[in-house]
Amino acid sequence: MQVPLIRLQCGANSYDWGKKGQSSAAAKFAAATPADGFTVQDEKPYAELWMGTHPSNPSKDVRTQRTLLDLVQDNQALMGTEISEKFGHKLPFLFKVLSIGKALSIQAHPNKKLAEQLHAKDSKNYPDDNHKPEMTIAITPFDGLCGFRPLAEISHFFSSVQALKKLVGEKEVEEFQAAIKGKETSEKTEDEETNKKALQKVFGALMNSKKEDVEKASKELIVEAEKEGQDFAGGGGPSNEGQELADLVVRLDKQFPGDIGLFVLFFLNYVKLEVGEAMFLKADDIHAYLSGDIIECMAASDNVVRAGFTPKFKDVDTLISMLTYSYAPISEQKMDPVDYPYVTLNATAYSSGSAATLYDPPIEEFSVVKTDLKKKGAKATFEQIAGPSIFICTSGNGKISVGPTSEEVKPGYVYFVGATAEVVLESEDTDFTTFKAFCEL
Ligand SMILES: NNC(=O)[C@@H](O)[C@H](O)[C@H](O)COP(=O)(O)O
Ligand SMILES: [Zn+2]
Repeated sequence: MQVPLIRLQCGANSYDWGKKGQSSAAAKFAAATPADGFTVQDEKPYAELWMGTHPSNPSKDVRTQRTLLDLVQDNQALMGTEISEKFGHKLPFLFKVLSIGKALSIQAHPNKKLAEQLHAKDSKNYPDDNHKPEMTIAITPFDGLCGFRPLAEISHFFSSVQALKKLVGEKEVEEFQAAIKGKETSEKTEDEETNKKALQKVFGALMNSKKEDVEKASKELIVEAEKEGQDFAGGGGPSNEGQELADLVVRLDKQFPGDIGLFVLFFLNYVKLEVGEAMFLKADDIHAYLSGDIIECMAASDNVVRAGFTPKFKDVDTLISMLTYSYAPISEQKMDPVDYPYVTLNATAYSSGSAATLYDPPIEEFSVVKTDLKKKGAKATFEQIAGPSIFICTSGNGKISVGPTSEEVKPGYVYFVGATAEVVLESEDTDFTTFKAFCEL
């Protein structure tokens, strides 16, 4: 039986923080596939291209206009019966392109148990009952806030950023610094527990500041940042990023004047990803993406608990109570991609040093392979897998073939490939880049 190769029509969400018009990769990629009435408007923000079966923005088969959700529910072989049954006859992952023009919300995504509770209590703001661990791969330079910093860095900022110390409260800061003193890097369980409790207490003190106090403190923070430059925040702590932090605070204040997020920034790792670099966020990890175009893959959910940098619904108490309060340098969140072994590259490909790179997070719902073919005629043949795949091309022209069926591929083209298909990608260009999200148990 011929495994189908299905061209998908995918929708773009216009959240406030998206890049505008044609500058948005999400908009350009959505417009690459005909969709009745979709045209890119210059002044409109386009934040996310969604590829998958999530009901909030379901992808469709271009030819039949049926949703991918319908197709995989009608034919369990498309996902492979085992995966189809395990994940309730819908794709286990949601695959996205994000084009970030300004900061996303200070957010975290609930674990499975909390997601079920939030969805049952408030299905409008929590649209499904699933967890949402997620992985980010930079397709342009990216920066973001991700995970709590090492405690000594947070303590350093309490001592060196006057506006922060004043807003949180001298007593709360001193209590925190006393609680962690001498234990900041202890690996003893009881010390880690004490540290996490102290971090939750002082973070809660910040998050429960009065709005008028935050607005007043943010004005003082900007004055401090602009006056001190490289010496700001005590020279920026161990990574000596004083000027960079000062610039970041000023940049974010322009996007969200007087926002609590300006102070959360000192609790979180400031991370930069170069093209091809990636990071993984477990459920309940606090983060806020700030700029760049990324490929994002996540368990199939749209549950976001927000607390700052957003006009959307905020749920501060839930965020404070759900976080893991694990703290670590960003190196522990960055991923180490490896060569993907289940692909054969033809001689042309080897001569051009192309590669298939696997980003494999520690969860079962998805992995992603990036394939870079840098020469006309370069070919990558993917062995069959017992699960579903979605391919998207982010640059260059080429072809995708499954059995006797061959289709053209251009930037923004998205294809669903059913289980047990061998897939051949062939470049017609000097830089044909695709990303494949897939699930196999
Ligand atoms: N970290 N990235 C994500 O979680 C994306 O998949 C989410 O869709 C966005 O974070 C949603 O952000 P807003 O709620 O609009 O601020
Ligand atoms: Zn997120």
